[in-house]
Amino acid sequence: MSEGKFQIGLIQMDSGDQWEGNRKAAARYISQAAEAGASLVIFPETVDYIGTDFRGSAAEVPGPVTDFFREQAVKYGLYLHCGSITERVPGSLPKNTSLVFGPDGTILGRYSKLHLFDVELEEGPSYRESDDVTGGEDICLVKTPLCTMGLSVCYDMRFPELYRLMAGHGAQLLVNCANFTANTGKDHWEPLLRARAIENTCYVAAVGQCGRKPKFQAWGHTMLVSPWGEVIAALENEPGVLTGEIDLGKLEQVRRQIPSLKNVREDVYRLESRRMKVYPEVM
Ligand SMILES: NC(=O)CCC(=O)C(=O)O
Repeated sequence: MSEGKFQIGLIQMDSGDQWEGNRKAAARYISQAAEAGASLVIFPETVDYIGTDFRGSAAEVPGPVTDFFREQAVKYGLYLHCGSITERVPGSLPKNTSLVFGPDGTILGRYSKLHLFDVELEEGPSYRESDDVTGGEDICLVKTPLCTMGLSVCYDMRFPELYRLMAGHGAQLLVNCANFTANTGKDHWEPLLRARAIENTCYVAAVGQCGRKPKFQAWGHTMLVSPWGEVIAALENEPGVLTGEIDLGKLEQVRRQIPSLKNVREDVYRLESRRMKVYPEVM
């Protein structure tokens, strides 16, 4: 890895309702990503289970599922974002939670999806994620020696203020782990990702589920977007590994040309985060 540059591995999954099958696929793809030189690997939303009983399948976090990802991070000596897992919360609905592990297996950051997917499409099904899951409470930035990551999950992508706040607090790589629907994804996925990259002068790594899910067809199209808004690499709708380079020198070059993060008119308007966790947390 040369200064400010590293390889990222984005793992598109077709997760089903059996953890054992999902675990085996994940292990295979991590090994491929490591083989391709990835220093950071990212999985999609609800990587461990997609079925009809999210509440019943909710897992302890940390617990056996996250232990698997921790062990893989250590085995290959890389940074690993586990996508998201339906986290059991005693006495409440589960949360849709992401963990980031360091190469020594420590948990570097933790985020629970803020915006739940409660929508009704005129020409498609309606979704009520809030029947199964409760929303998180904090914005999450994770500082690593590779880069500073801003975490988000799927529908969060439609809330630009979240990303602007993360970029304003130092994010260089905006991560979105997703299980986007094909109905919306065909028109919205790429424009949203490119917009978040351009308006925040950040890399965007968006990692999707693909294939047929119980309620909808997933959109896939895992994508890495540059701070200029170019699609560096993308997958279609098959499971697999997408690799690409993150170059923080290029990010600085874009920010020198278009300093939109600095040109904000705070005398006229201001975005405020009520709850932001920056990891590592100061003890
Ligand atoms: N899992 C989700 O949050 C789906 C979001 C989605 O498909 C969208 O259109 O937004």
